[in-house]
Amino acid sequence: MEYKVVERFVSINGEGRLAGQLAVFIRFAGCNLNCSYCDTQWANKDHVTYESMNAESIYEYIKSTGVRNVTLTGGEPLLRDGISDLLKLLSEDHELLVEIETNGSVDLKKYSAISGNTISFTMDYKLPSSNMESEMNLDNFSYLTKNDTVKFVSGSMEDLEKAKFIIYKYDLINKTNVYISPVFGQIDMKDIVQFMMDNHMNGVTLQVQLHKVIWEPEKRGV
Ligand SMILES: C[S@@+](CC[C@H](N)C(=O)[O-])C[C@H]1O[C@@H](n2cnc3c(N)ncnc32)[C@H](O)[C@@H]1O
Ligand SMILES: Nc1nc2[nH]cc(C(=O)O)c2c(=O)[nH]1
Ligand code: SF4
Ligand SMILES: [Mg+2]
Repeated sequence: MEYKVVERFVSINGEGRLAGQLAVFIRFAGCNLNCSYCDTQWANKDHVTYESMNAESIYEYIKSTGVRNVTLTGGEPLLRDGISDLLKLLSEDHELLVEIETNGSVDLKKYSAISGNTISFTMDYKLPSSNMESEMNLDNFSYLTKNDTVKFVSGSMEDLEKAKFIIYKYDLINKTNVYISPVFGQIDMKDIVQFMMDNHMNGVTLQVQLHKVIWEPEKRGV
């Protein structure tokens, strides 16, 4: 199986539980959604320039960096079934900690079977301002554990209210890790903190995309 890789680089992870730690990123082409705020729309275009790589060459690249945290992202990394081959290969290397950034629309059942301790999902729940909420696969919540994360990228008060509703309806704080992240530059983070305080949102983590604070927000390859 050949994978379409649009970017591969080492940086600090700007998002999720391993934020601030070095990570090696593999970004795959293409997505089935079209979020209003997507910061990687370029990677989803039909004619994007990509490198064709197989599972072994991706693994070799990862090992050559000497970095142990791996983030598979995109685009939507789980769009094609063949990604299982890569996930199996990576899961066999117990030195690696593999995170998959996925958009919440793809059925995680078949992938959760592969994922041992070394592979974790960071799954978005797409909120109203993304315009993609109707695509969410709610069954996915039953496959997530404390090794995984649900992320609510919020751009409005309506988004925050919906995030709160979903978090408590599905008891997410007791099942998995829960993150709220601002749509970059679109909402005052003070309002998110106030919302968290007003609603006693214990166990929820607010996170800003660190790489956009460190570098120019539009910069690629970081
Ligand atoms: C580009 S997506 C790729 C993975 C997958 N398609 C997804 O949406 O989870 C990676 C992460 O970046 C987040 N993201 C995209 N654009 C953003 C923005 N403008 N501000 C904050 N987060 C953003 C997404 O919500 C997702 O959590
Ligand atoms: N530094 C950095 N950290 C990230 N964490 C998740 C990313 C993504 O685009 O999925 C990302 C990214 O693009 N850059
Ligand atoms: S699902 Fe992810 S890659 Fe696809 S449009 Fe939304 S943010 Fe962008
Ligand atoms: Mg990103």
